[in-house]
This record gives sequence, C-alpha cells and structure tokens, in this order.
Amino acid sequence: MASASSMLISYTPPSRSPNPRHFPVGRRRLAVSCASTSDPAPTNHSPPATATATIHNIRDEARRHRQAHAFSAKYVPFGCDFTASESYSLDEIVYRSRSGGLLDVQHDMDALKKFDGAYWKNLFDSRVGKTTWPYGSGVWSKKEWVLPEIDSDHIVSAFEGNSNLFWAERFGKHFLGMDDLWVKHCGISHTGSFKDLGMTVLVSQVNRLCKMDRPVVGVGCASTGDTSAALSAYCAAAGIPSIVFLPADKISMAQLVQPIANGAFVLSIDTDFDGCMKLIREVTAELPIYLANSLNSLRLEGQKTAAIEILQQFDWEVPDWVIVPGGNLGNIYAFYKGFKMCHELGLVDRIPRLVCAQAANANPLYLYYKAGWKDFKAVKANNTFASAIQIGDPVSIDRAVYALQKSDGIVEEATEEELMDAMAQADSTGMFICPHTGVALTALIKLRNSGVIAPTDRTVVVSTAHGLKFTQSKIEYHSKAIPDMACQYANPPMQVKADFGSVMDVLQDYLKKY
Ligand SMILES: Cc1ncc(COP(=O)(O)O)c(C=O)c1O
Ligand SMILES: N[C@@H](CCOP(=O)(O)O)C(=O)O
Repeated sequence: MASASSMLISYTPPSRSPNPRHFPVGRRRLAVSCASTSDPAPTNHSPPATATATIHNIRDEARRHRQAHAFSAKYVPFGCDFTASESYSLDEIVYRSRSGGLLDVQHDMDALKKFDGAYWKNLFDSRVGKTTWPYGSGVWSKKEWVLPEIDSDHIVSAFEGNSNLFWAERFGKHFLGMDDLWVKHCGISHTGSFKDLGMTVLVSQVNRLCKMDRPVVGVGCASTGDTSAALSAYCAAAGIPSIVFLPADKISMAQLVQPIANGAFVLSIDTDFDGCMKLIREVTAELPIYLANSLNSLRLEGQKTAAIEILQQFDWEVPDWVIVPGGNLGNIYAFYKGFKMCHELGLVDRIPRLVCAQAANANPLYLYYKAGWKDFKAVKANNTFASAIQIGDPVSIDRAVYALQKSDGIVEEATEEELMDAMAQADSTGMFICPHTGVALTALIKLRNSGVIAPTDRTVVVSTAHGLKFTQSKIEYHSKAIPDMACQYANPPMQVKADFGSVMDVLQDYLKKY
C-alpha cells in the first residue's frame, strides 16, 4: 500500500479565510447557509455568466418538461413498519432516530403502486442512454424512487450509473466452469467507485437545503478513500465546501489526490477509519457540517439504483446470486433495498440471494454471521490490500444483517493471499479490478468450490472501485514483493539486453509455451 505521508507533508491546504463559510472554532452553532455566502464560484445550477435566456441546454429542457406528481419519501426509524409514528422530512437534518438507531428513507409505496410493474419498466428503459436532464444519469433515471420531491434544477449529477454489466466469460469458464458470470463495474464511474451513486443524491439534497437557507455550511465525511473522492467532486461541482477526515497512511495515493485536487479541506488524522468515523460524527453533531457517510440513509437511495440497473440490464430477469464486498456495510443493504422495491412494485417476481464478502483482516460481519448472529463485536481492523474496507466497527451492521436475513444471504471472507490471487486471475482475463472486487471474487470461488453456487447459476459480482486507484498493490504483487505471499499469478516484466540475439532467445523460450 502506498504511503500518503510524503504527499501530505508537501501539501498545504488552500487559504480559507476570510470567508463567511469558514468554521469558527468552538461549540457555537452557526446559522450561515451555503446559499447566503458571497462565494462567486458558479454552481452547476446557474448558467454561465454569458448565458442568455434563450440558451438551449439539457437543464432548460428539463424545466419545460417538469411534471406534477404525488410521490414522496420521508425518514423513518430503520426496521419499523409502514405505520411508524416517528418520521422526519428529508429536508430535516437528522441521521439517527429518537432511540439512537439508524434511519431509513421510506417511499410512499401506495402512490408508487398506482402504476404497475410494466409502467415502471417502460419508464426506466425509456430513459437509458439519453441526455435529458437529469434522467441521463443511471441514478436519476429512477428519480421517482430516489428523491421524488427534489427539483431537477437542484440536482448535482455527473450522469453517474449506467455502468457496464460485463459478461466475465473467460474468467467464469476458465477458473470456475461457469458461463453465466457477470461483473457489475460500478467502479468505472466519475470518481472511480460506486460512491458516486449515493453522493449525487446526498449532495443534491444538500444543494436543495442550501437553496432553502438551511443551516449547512459544508459537507463532511470520514473515508477510506472513495467516499471522500466522490464527496469532494460533487461538492466542487456545486460550489459547496467539503471536509474529509482520512486515516493517515492508510489509503492509496490515487485516492488521496482526488479530494486534494477537488479543493476539499483534507484532514489526515493519525488513526484508523473507525477513529475518523467517530470524530466526524462528533464534529457534525456540533457544527453545521452535513454528514455524508452512509450512516446518512440518503446515500443508500442512490446506491440502490445499481441493483435496479442490474435487473434492467438482464431485461428484468433476476440473477441467482449477487456478491458485494462489505466494509461500512451500507452497500449490501442498498442492493437489498433496490431488489426489494422492484419485487414489491411488480417489476420482478423474486429477489436474488445476496453474499457479503469481507477481508479476513477486517471481518466483523463474517464473525457475527459465523456466530449465528449472536453477540456482535466490533474488531480492530488490520491492514489489508482491500484498504477501502479496512473497517472494524461498521455503522450499518443492523442494515446488513437485515438484508442478509431477508435474502437468504451468506457472508464469506478472503485472506490477503486469496484476494490478491483472485484479483490477479481476473486481471489475467482482461479485467483490471480493485482488491475489494478480489474479495468478492474469492467469495465466489469458495462458494462455487463448495457447491453452494452451481455452475449454471447466474451470478453477479459487484466491482466497487476502479483498479487504477490501486496500482501499488498490483505492482507489489507482480514484483513478488509481498512478504509471505507466493504471488502465484505474478507476471513480472523480463529484463533483456538491447540486442537482437538476447531478444530472440527470450521470445523463443516464451513461444514454446504455445
Ligand atoms: C471500493 C469499495 N468497495 C467496497 C466498499 C464497501 O462498501 P460498504 O462500506 O457500503 O460496505 C467500500 C467502502 O466501504 C469501497 O470503497
Ligand atoms: N469505503 C468507504 C468507507 C466509508 O463508507 P461510507 O459508505 O459509510 O461512506 C470510503 O471510501 O470512505
């Protein structure tokens, strides 16, 4: 794993004062909103200064086609039934229920059910591949199921989603004897991870709150890299300040440079992710900084669209298995929720079985599952090449257990050697995946070898980040530079003298294999 310290040492955060959004030290509550700042930076909701009323762009077109509807959503305590008395408007700034539990976004299902499954399938299908604002986004093409009440003008989007559902033909056939294996490449995305799906929703809602003069002066998160990259990019696009807490020396260089480049206020903190998470929760309880981690259930509304998209890409046929790498554990629940909504609203007749895959070095969910869901214990997460899931005390543990129980799910784990080998095997078939996807592929390999997943089962592995964010781990593997690891699929370059004879010798040797 690359050390981030050298980069941070030479990094000086941009000067931030005097600025009305600058956070004063202390416990005073601020009542300044983003909308009331004098920041001249354009937001992505205002046309450029040169624009005229006659400009034709995709947002103008969206305004002309705005439709009235009666869909709505609200926060309710997680796991409560439809009649819960405790609920909150999505325009409130609230992350926890009165009893301290998690929240969930609950849609008015009766209103959505006024339209049948065929209606929704046609509507969603009609929006794929278009530039119509905001439906060209894979997330906002499902706007009615995500944030039905937000004004399209307030949406901050990079047209995320619509990611490749890749037929992993060679990997499936060659390594597993499977011919219906698919990889959902959620990491081939704007900032290189699935976090974009949730962040477009969260930052859009913050943008709306700012326009409503709500007391939000910035958005903050703790991160193992990907959440901070997505947060800083979407905030930068909207002209909203972002603040990110990163565990020092525990994220890849490619991830670290993303929030720096996007102008976030980056704190490199001498702790692990769980320590950063604790701090951001304390800070956001005191300062008007909106919390962007998946503790905030808004994020999951965007992330769930990847599940809907998988069904859509299979022409609304349901796969048998979906395997998701898990860390803070919001995403496994988001997948469940997406599948469940499609089932409940009549688009499909069942949901897939879910598998959550963890690194053995950071496996609190796996241990809990193996203990028959008795007596959850957070763990101290050890270093793992799957650094984005190096999390010992996941905030969404209850959501994950719920999703797995309701989907007849399974939890698996991967050692460092297993995940790195799986990543190398996948790469050798033309992919370029991240170590977290290596964790998910290891789960697949284990479940296939034990016969739980049959060779003919249609299986989707969710790839969560772009491999280019994790090149250092690949370099170490292919250099066979990892202590106590055989690196059996390493493919190091061969050093050759610059003369014809030497080059011919090595080529002839190489070609003997074929
Ligand atoms: C690349 C990557 N994969 C998987 C995960 C796990 O997602 P979750 O935290 O929602 O379980 C994360 C973040 O935690 C991630 O950044
Ligand atoms: N892998 C995540 C960890 C935080 O997860 P979140 O979904 O709760 O934001 C990251 O990239 O930071």
